[in-house]
Amino acid sequence: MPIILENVTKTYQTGEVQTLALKGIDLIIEDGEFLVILGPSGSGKSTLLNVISGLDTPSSGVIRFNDQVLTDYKEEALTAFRRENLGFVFQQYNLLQNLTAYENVQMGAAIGKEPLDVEEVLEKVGLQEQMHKYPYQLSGGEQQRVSVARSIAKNPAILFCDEPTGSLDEETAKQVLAVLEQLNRSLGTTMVVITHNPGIGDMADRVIKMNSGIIENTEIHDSKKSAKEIGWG
Ligand SMILES: Nc1ncnc2c1ncn2[C@@H]1O[C@H](COP(=O)(O)OP(=O)(O)OP(=O)(O)O)[C@@H](O)[C@H]1O
Repeated sequence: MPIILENVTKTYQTGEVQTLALKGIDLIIEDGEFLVILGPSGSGKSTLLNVISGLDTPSSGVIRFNDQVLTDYKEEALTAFRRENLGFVFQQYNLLQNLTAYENVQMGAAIGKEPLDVEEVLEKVGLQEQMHKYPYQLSGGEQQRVSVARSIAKNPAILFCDEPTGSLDEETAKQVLAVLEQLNRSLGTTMVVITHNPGIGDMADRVIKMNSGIIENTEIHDSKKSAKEIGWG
């Protein structure tokens, strides 16, 4: 189910100041693609992710998912669409502290129409041994893998990741990236990953570079590197 953006703009108005965060984006995100979005701070990456995923509405332009025109949806329909089809992973893990890893993932599975088996998902992210631990008993990388497992458990068509390894050291980050890589391959989940780290781009089918609200450059990879093989920083 491709996502199609046609001439999407986003302008923020803060008092007298107008910021053109997106200046007419045309983009098709293909089904099953591993897409990495790079670009300097303030270039519009998070804004792009927010409007693609319906967390925010664009100022103009059209966003379609199959034959559904998301930009025509009211808030409630958009929320339902997001719940059913999209998963999110952020730099902060946002786990519920009083629930175990298993229970956190169960919460994710509960909102899916065709959820995955909770134990299988925990196995896929390499946490079968840790599933009855609480977040405070897990390392940062393990917590982020729980967060990925929770988002993937509802079996979303697309997983949006905004700086998913921003708080992790290289080795731990690569473990989390290996999980994204493996889920993309085994489940066919479309991955959209925002990062400052150009090394992560080598894992992608396609890298788009944002600058000042436009897509400055697109790189298509015929062969990808595995998380283990990529350079760092
Ligand atoms: N809610 C907002 N109100 C006003 N301006 C905003 C808002 N959110 C973002 N902006 C502005 O829009 C531009 C794009 O911001 P955005 O957060 O999309 O960039 P980014 O590439 O994700 O940056 P970073 O890598 O630092 O997260 C910036 O100039 C920013 O100041």
